[in-house]
Amino acid sequence: MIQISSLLWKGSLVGLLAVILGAFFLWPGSTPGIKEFPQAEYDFVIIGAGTAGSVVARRLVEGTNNSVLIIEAGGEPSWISSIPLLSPSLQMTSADWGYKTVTQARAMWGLNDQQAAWPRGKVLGGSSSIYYLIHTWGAKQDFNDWEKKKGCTDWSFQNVLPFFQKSEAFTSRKKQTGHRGYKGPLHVSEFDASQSPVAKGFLESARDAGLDIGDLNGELELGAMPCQSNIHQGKRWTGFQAYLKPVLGLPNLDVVIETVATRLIFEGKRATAVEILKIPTGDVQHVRARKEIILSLGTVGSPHLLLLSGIGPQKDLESLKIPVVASIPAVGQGLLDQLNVPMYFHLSRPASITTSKVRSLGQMWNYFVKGKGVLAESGIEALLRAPMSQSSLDPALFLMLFNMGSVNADIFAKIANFKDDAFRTSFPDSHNDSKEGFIILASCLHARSRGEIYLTSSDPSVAPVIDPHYLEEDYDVKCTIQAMKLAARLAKSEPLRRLGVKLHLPDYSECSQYNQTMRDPRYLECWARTGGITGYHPMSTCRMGSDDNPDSVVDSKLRVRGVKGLRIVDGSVFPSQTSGPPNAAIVMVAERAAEFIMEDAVSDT
Ligand SMILES: Cc1cc2nc3c(=O)[nH]c(=O)nc-3n(C[C@H](O)[C@H](O)[C@H](O)COP(=O)(O)OP(=O)(O)OC[C@H]3O[C@@H](n4cnc5c(N)ncnc54)[C@H](O)[C@@H]3O)c2cc1C
Repeated sequence: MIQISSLLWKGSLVGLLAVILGAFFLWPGSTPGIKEFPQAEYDFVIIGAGTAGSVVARRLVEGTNNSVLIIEAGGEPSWISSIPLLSPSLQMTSADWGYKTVTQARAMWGLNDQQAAWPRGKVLGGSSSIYYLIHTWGAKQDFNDWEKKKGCTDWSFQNVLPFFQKSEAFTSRKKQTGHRGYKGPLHVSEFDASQSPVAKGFLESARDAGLDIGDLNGELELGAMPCQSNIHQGKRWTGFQAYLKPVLGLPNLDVVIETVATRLIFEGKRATAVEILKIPTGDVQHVRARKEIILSLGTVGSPHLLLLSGIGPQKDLESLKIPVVASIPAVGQGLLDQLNVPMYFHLSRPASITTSKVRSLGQMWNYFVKGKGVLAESGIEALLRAPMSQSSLDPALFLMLFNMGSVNADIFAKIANFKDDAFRTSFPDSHNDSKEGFIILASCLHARSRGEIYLTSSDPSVAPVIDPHYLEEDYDVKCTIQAMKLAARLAKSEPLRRLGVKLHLPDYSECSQYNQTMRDPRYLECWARTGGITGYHPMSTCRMGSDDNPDSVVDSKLRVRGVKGLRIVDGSVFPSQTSGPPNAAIVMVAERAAEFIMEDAVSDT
């Protein structure tokens, strides 16, 4: 909260007014349907009320006789979390697990101890309650690869399309083309690029570079578009808001919060119950599932609980004296994350969001009274997906335009774990609240470096080790540099140049031996290794795959191999990365999974 006040209303009367108005307009009130303690038994027990868990819970309870319990470690979202522009201030609060990676040898050189801060939502809505709201399906080719290359039966784009459509309510600024969903629970709005000279310039520069401008969700594989976000009437629209909140209070759904699942209990090979710990009281209880247990704890939480419960690499489990239920070497392995390189651009024209504009009375009024203005947007205004070379059709490079230069050092340095000097040279105008500028986040969509998550203790309160192995594969370095060069090229083209755009080349002490120029590949590599931070999109630690694939943890219906009554539904099951931030695709996976669960429940009776 201290950080938020320093961002917005440091000692100003405007701040006081905003808080009063905010509390009045946004305070959600007490939430019905949240129980102190669960019953002893349900048909289905879902662990994790994040993006995926919220979807599955809604689909399993609405219009059915199923009794369902959903267990969440975190609490209720704060009112401040509904303000889109304030997303970064939610990290390192009680709504964040606050993980850190282990020291990275080949990356994160600009971060303290070369360790990346790794936020994950610990709150109803999970990571969708703290995320940056970007809504991207991924490319069609991603899902066709899931089916053809990864052996995931019936996961081609044609198979998944109806579930994307079912999930979303897209409000387009242009004529609706029909390939999107318009009646689902998840609101998607499109940024109005005509209101932002920088976004307009970015899109025009992309067009000048030969890219199409259109809809990257289901229409274009490559190209650029104004950002689409899960924002509705100026507020964050999370998995919780969209899916779980509307069914709270139904008699067949119980929700418990501030409760962690510490172990799964098996009878033979069947998962029958969950051991839970109520955090505030320390009470331990077992809850039985008559039909199925669904793990939706996310990319860190799901492998963590499997390992604690005896499902994972046999040797590792034995070394921690955890009784082995099923030996599955791939649990926790194959971790993928996108690495973002923030590139700062000076602007000589007043065309960006600045901290002083955000704090102005006009913006406060605009937001708290009308639900509009810069606070009602995430700041990410446009996205671009491009191939590695002109002869390729594969999405490889990804750029996100964050139209804010004067990022608050108190927040941004801390949430990424930046060293002071590296932060100062990455974001040179962070001390100046009214300085115009913007950031392009450059990344490689399909990084090949694979990381891992593993245990050092059988004690559930000890966080697992997270080692993403960033930039260990040469391809990732080459691809990231290509993305950085593309961003620099766009900034030089006329539509952005006329706004007085100038790329800032950071002066990292780690890179002092190289020529500080976009033409020196060694400098660019060093920049990526020093200034790069997590893309916040970890996945694939419990991958889906064909029965003969030793790298898979779940089958094509997301059932955990080697046991019964247990399914995983969250970002950990992605067999490979999707071409963009993954939240919308996780919602799609969960919509599909809910159908699998219902079908299997019927065929079991
Ligand atoms: C800062 C940030 C920005 C991001 N920006 C974007 C973006 O703009 N667009 C996008 O598409 N994606 C974005 N992402 C990624 C996206 O939010 C996640 O990929 C997605 O929400 C993951 O969904 P999930 O269901 O797999 O897991 P989560 O949503 O993380 O849900 C897991 C839930 O399980 C709970 N849990 C974990 N362990 C236990 C336990 N033992 N007992 C009980 N409960 C437990 C957690 O508290 C959490 O609520 C961002 C992520 C972060 C952190």
